[in-house]
Amino acid sequence: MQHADSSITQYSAAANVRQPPPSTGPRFFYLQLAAALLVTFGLIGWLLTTRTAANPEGAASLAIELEVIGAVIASVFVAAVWLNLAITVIGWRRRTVSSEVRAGRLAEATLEGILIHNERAIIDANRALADMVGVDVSALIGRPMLELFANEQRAAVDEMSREQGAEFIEASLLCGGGAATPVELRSRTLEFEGQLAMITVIRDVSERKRAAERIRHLAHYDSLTDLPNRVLFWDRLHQALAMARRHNEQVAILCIDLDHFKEVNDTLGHAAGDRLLKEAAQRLRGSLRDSDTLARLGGDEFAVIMSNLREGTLAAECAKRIVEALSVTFDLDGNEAVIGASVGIALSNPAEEDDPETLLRCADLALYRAKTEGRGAFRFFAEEMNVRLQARKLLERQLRHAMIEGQFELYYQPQVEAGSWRILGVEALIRWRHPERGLIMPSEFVPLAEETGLIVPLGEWVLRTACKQAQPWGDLRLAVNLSATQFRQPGLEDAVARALAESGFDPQRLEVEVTETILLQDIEASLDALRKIKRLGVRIAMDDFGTGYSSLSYLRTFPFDKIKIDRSFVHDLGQTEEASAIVRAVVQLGRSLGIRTSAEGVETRTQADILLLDGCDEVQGYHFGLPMSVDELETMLLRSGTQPLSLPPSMTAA
Ligand SMILES: Nc1nc2c(ncn2[C@@H]2O[C@@H]3COP(=O)(O)O[C@H]4[C@@H](O)[C@H](n5cnc6c(=O)[nH]c(N)nc65)O[C@@H]4COP(=O)(O)O[C@H]3[C@H]2O)c(=O)[nH]1
Repeated sequence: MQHADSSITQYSAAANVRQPPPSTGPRFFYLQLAAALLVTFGLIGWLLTTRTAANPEGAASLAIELEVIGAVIASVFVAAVWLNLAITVIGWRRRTVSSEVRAGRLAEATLEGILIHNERAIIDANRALADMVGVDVSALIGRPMLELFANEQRAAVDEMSREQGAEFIEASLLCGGGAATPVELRSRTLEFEGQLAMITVIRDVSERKRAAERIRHLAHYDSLTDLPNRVLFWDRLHQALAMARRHNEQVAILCIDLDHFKEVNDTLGHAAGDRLLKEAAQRLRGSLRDSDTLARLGGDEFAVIMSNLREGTLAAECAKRIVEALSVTFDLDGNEAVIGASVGIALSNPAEEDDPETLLRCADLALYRAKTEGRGAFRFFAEEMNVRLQARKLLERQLRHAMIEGQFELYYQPQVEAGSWRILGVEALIRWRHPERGLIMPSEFVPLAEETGLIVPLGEWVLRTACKQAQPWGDLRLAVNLSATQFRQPGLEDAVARALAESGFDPQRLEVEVTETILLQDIEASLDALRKIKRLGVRIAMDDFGTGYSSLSYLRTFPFDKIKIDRSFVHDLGQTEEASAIVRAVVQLGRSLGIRTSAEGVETRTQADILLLDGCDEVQGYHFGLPMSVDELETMLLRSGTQPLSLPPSMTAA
């Protein structure tokens, strides 16, 4: 870009340097010096002439010579004073000139725009300002300076530039093509070419603003999906609820949780997990109205705020779209992942003062319900969920207390060999002897213990206690359940080894029962733990076989010692041909893989006979013995040992 030369280089105002008076220029001093010398020599000449006239014989007396010498010395002195003065002034002048040049150069070199104006008309500007505006300096001269700023800011700029000592103000500098640059400016008065003017310094703050905006964005948006984060979500929720109250409308919060996300993360890695989250965020966005807020609250947890709702059915329709969108297979760089989503919905009540925390908690409870009722679905919040939540919290407190108080007991159920009907072993089953509620079954507290992680210390207690109690029972085998949560903790194999060492229990007598859920999570870590436990000499049984989706495929991943056929198949034996076919198939599969099979939940003689006929190796169920206390079991063992049990008539569970 061409720039007309700025006269800013010609004045020293910007550097606050005073102009020297015109009568002190170097030429003037040289003239004065010459005049002084001329006067001196003239004076000497005149003296010599007059003295010669007064003494016509030409005899120079001593007095005359002294006068002449005095005059010469005086002249040299005057000349020296003049010379010194001249050198000082010239030096000062030189410095002054270089200050001007420097000030001019500084004005040109600075990145800040500089504007000199008088009566709001631009007198001069530097190149930086011209660059900012996108014109030549010459095009700025004479223009009203307020024209450079956005319309609505002109009054403020004007006021600032009139007020001596005003602070920096922010404004938008209008640039070519209608663009505006955010700037900061401040003015001062100065003397410019003999008159009073204003100098305004204009600083481009767009980079600073962009940095501030980036920081603000990072504080409010999730960096992976670029969706609003929890902070912004709360802000929007507060606003939405306030608006809804004013307009007598409803707000819906939808809490969304991706089903099986953890498995994808664990099996395909975190990069695949991240891609899935991004894709899920896009699908979610596509299922919503433009006015809805979609936020990522953390991990695989998303939430939606739907405002201006006149009816809750809109939220249900939206939740349905979300569930459908997320159930479509994800393609993660060639790996297919099927996840799905569960949604919990809570609606605000415009007649009441809903607080955001409660509303979100309600949506969370509804989500929890959706997940526990099978996932891939949505549920609206209902008050009874709150009641259940309170009950769960109470149970959790009591559970922790029970551990400290030692309120747990082990019951043992016989495991019987098919055909000989001898007791081969026992399965340890935990019970909670509650001081007020009596004996509580594991289905009431084991899932909660798993969720809260309490199952880890509880599971260790079971292992230690069972090994100790079963130690004196001859060569009876002992089966102990291990939960998937225990496999998530490192050092499970150490806990098993410790329990064996402490009690002196023969590892060959111990069998741990695991369900396929342990292989749904970090499969490698779980297999590693299983291998280490097996290396101790302990046997591994796959429990509840047939209830999962991939029981069969997991049989290939690890050399299980036993398959326990789930009681749901045993229950229908003799009633449906299908149940018999399944049991037969599993038994044959076990045979071909060299794995023993055991049937759970045998309640009738007929079931036992069919299982024997089908080749099942072991049976377990109420028909052969209910879970019993240590005393009951020891009494039974004392009475009849592991002799063939007299098969009691069919009985039902208590
Ligand atoms: N309907 C019917 N049921 C029968 C019959 N025979 C046995 N059962 C019940 O079936 C369950 C067998 O245990 P499981 O499948 O490992 O299922 C266990 C196991 O998954 C879990 N559990 C029990 N004790 C422990 C433990 O110490 N640690 C862990 N992690 N889980 C345990 O709790 C579940 C339930 O235990 P229990 O209530 O003791 O229920 C036991 C047992 O009482 C029958 O003929 N008919």
